[in-house]
Amino acid sequence: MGRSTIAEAGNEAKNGVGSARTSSTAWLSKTADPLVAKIRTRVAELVKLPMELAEDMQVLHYSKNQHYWAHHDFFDPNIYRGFVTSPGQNRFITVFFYLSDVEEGGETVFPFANGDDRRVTDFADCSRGLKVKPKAGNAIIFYSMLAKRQQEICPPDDLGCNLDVRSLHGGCDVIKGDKWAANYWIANKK
Ligand SMILES: O=C(O)CCC(=O)C(=O)O
Ligand SMILES: [Fe+2]
Repeated sequence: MGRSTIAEAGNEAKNGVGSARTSSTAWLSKTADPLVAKIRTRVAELVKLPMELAEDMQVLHYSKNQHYWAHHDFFDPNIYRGFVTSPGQNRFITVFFYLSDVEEGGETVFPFANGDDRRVTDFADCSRGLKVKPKAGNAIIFYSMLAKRQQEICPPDDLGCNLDVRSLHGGCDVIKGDKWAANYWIANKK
């Protein structure tokens, strides 16, 4: 596994290492193992989108004190221009698998869930919103973009208008034990 990366701002698609995300990553392509191919079929049925829109499966490991502070899975086209391949294209759905239980900490937090509309100023804050406790075998799915009807009212020159800023989420510090997880990031279009 290698250090997990985060997008760097700018016109070119570049990834970097930062203290906001301290886990390790391994990428599993669809030919990595017959099991991956099976999982891809199940995920395609779940999200009702072809897996050609998905990035490779990312396996994640967090040990004690490791985290991924609150972020969006979409790329704000005004900041991460190089990561957006066509107008209106972005990461749409995240399917997140918990591969282990975690003794303490390691929850996935959604600060704006449960109707909490207060501004988020501290991206390391894991005390508000909805917290999902890791449980081996469970999966969650969440959307980073708005529903189609809301997207259609976006002016063509506003490339960020179809994004759901309330999809903000993070992986809280692991306090005790290890966290193993995996994800698929699936785009709305090519
Ligand atoms: O580790 C977590 O609980 C969240 C990870 C995450 O934000 C992601 O995979 O996009
Ligand atoms: Fe994320």
